[in-house]
Amino acid sequence: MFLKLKNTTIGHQTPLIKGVNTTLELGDTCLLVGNNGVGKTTLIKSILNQISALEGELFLGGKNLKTLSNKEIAEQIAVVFSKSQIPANYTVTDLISLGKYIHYPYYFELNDADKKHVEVIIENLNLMQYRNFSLHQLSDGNLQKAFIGRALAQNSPMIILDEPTTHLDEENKIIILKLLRKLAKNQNKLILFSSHDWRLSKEFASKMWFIHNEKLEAGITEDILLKNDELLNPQLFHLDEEFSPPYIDAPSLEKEMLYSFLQKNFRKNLSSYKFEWKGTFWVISKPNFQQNCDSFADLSHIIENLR
Ligand SMILES: Nc1ncnc2c1ncn2[C@@H]1O[C@H](COP(=O)(O)OP(=O)(O)OP(=O)(O)O)[C@@H](O)[C@H]1O
Repeated sequence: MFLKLKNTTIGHQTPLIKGVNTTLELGDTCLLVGNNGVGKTTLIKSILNQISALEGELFLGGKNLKTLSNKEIAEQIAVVFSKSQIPANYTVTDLISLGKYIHYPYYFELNDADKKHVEVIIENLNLMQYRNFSLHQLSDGNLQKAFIGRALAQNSPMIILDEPTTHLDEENKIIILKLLRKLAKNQNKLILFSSHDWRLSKEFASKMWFIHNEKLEAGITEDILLKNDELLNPQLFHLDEEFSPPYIDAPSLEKEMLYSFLQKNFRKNLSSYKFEWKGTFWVISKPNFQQNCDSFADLSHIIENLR
């Protein structure tokens, strides 16, 4: 295994994630999820040895993290933080070339092989037409790609990305997620990335780390999803105190849609009613009352008149 956490407790002064025992291999794409403040960034910083684990150990490439220098860790892991500073007056090529400098002193001139590798990365990321653009002239999606390009230039076996899809539209999110998956599959890199867009991201990640209740649950994405209702099922948000929902008997998608439709449009107490989805139509009932309807427009008329 490439990355191993052994009885590791992560946190600042007090623990955030306790007793983690898990591993990741080269070629894995692992999605890190959890609510705000559960410790995703703290975990990433601990894997980079920027923060010491409160208990237990971390191993990278078989070596205890504590025995590795910053340079040795940088050779193993490249990192893309979402709030990366944009270096003043840098072009796309400059930024990506920066990834090469973890191997050399800053005054060093890149050799031909390095320059060629930077060019290949620019081509693979489809950034050819932007290679001489200043970073400030780029769209958010292309800027994110350029930062990923810098990490690729580092040529490390593992890449960690903290929220790589924030601020991106759906199309660019998919481009970035496809790229991460491709890097794992074609170049055998280990990709660990955090995301709040986990509904989309899960389509690209073979493994999942889910942090909740101060624990890290690790496994194959689908196993973690099936074990945790809160990840799989649409959420029913109770946003209006004057709305009391009916009993709803329907698959989760229809249930979520009906719940949000009723709450948005009717400030009513519907708790004595039952709404049942029959595949193509709803049955609304309560003792001595039953009505069928096959569209939300239809439902609207009926509910207006319910008491
Ligand atoms: N340097 C620090 N010293 C002490 N506490 C910190 C420090 N940095 C972060 N924290 C706290 O640690 C907790 C976890 O923060 P962290 O940024 O790791 O969460 P996260 O899961 O990445 O959250 P988000 O999804 O909002 O990015 C938070 O309560 C935060 O305030």
